[in-house]
Amino acid sequence: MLSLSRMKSLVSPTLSTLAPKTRRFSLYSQPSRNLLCNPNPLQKPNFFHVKTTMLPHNSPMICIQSHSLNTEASQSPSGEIHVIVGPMFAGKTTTLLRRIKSESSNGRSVAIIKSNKDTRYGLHSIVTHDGDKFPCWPLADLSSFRQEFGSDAYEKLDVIGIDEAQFFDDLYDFCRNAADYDGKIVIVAGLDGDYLRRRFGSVLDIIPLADSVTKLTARCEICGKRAFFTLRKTEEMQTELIGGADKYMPVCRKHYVGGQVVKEATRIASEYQKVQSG
Ligand SMILES: Nc1ncnc2c1ncn2[C@@H]1O[C@H](COP(=O)(O)OP(=O)(O)O)[C@@H](O)[C@H]1O
Ligand SMILES: Cc1cn([C@H]2C[C@H](O)[C@@H](COP(=O)(O)O)O2)c(=O)[nH]c1=O
Ligand SMILES: [Zn+2]
Repeated sequence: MLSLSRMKSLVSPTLSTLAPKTRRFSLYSQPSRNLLCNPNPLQKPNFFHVKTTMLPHNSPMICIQSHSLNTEASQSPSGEIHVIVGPMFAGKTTTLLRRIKSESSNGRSVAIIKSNKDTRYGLHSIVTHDGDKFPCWPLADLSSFRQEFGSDAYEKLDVIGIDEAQFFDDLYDFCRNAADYDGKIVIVAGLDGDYLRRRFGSVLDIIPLADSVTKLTARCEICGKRAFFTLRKTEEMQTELIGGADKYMPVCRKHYVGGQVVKEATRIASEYQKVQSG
C-alpha cells in the first residue's frame, strides 16, 4: 500500500529539476500484500500509467509508470479550466472567440475544437450567430485531438478552446488531463441544458474541475427580458438536433413555460386530428 507520507512526497515533491523523461515504479502484489518500490520519491511525476499483468498462480503484477515531461508545463503546472454556459444566442461562442483571440494576441499558441456534428457553416470554422469566424478542428471526440493536431504541436499549445461542448462524451477526461497534467488553459463553451432544460452531455460534470464558470443569458425573443432557456420551435423530440434560429429561440422563464404549454396543446390537437381522420 502507498503510505500517506510517500503519497505526499509524490504529490508535493521538494526537488525535481533533473528528472529523467520516464521513470518506472514497480509494484508486485500478492493477493494479500502490496509493496511499492519507488526509485526516487522526490522526483516530480507528471502523470501515471498503471498496467496490471496476471502472473502464473493468479498473482497480479502492477506496474505504475510515471511520465515526467521536462517541459515548461511540467515545471510549473499552470493549467486552468474556464467554463462558459447559457442558452443558445447568449454569446457563448462570441465570448470564447474573444478570449481565444486575446490569448493569441498576447503571444500564446491557441487552437479551437468543435464537434463535427455541426456542419452548418462548413466544418473548419466556428461561426457565431453574428457571423464572426475562426478556424477550428472539427472532431468526433476530444481524445483524438492530440493525434490529429500532432504530438509536438500539442506540447507547444498553450490554450485550447472547445465549442459545442455538450456534444463531447469524453469532455471530463480531456479537460482534466489537459489542465492537470499537460498545463493547458482550457476554455469550454456549451449548453448547460437542452430544450427540455435537462443537463446536456457532460457540460455540468466539468464544473467541479473548473477555475471559473460563467453563465450567460440571451434576450427573450417574446418579451425582451433576460433569457435563460432555449425553446425548440419544432415538434422534433430527439435531444441532439443541429439548428439555429430556424429551430430554436431564447426565452425567459415565463415564455419557456408558456411555449411548452402551446407546443403540448398543438401536439395533442394534431394527434386528435390524426385519430379522427383515419
Ligand atoms: N434570436 C436570435 N436569432 C439570431 N441571432 C440572435 C438571436 N438572438 C441573439 N442573436 C445574436 O447572437 C449573438 C450571440 O451569438 P453566439 O455567440 O453564437 O451565441 P451562442 O454561442 O451562445 O449561441 C448575439 O450577440 C446576438 O447578436
Ligand atoms: C437546445 C438544444 C440545442 N441543440 C443544438 C442546436 C445547435 O446546433 C447547438 C447549440 O448551438 P449554440 O452555439 O449554443 O447556439 O446545439 C441540440 O442539439 N439540442 C438541444 O436541446
Ligand atoms: Zn419572455
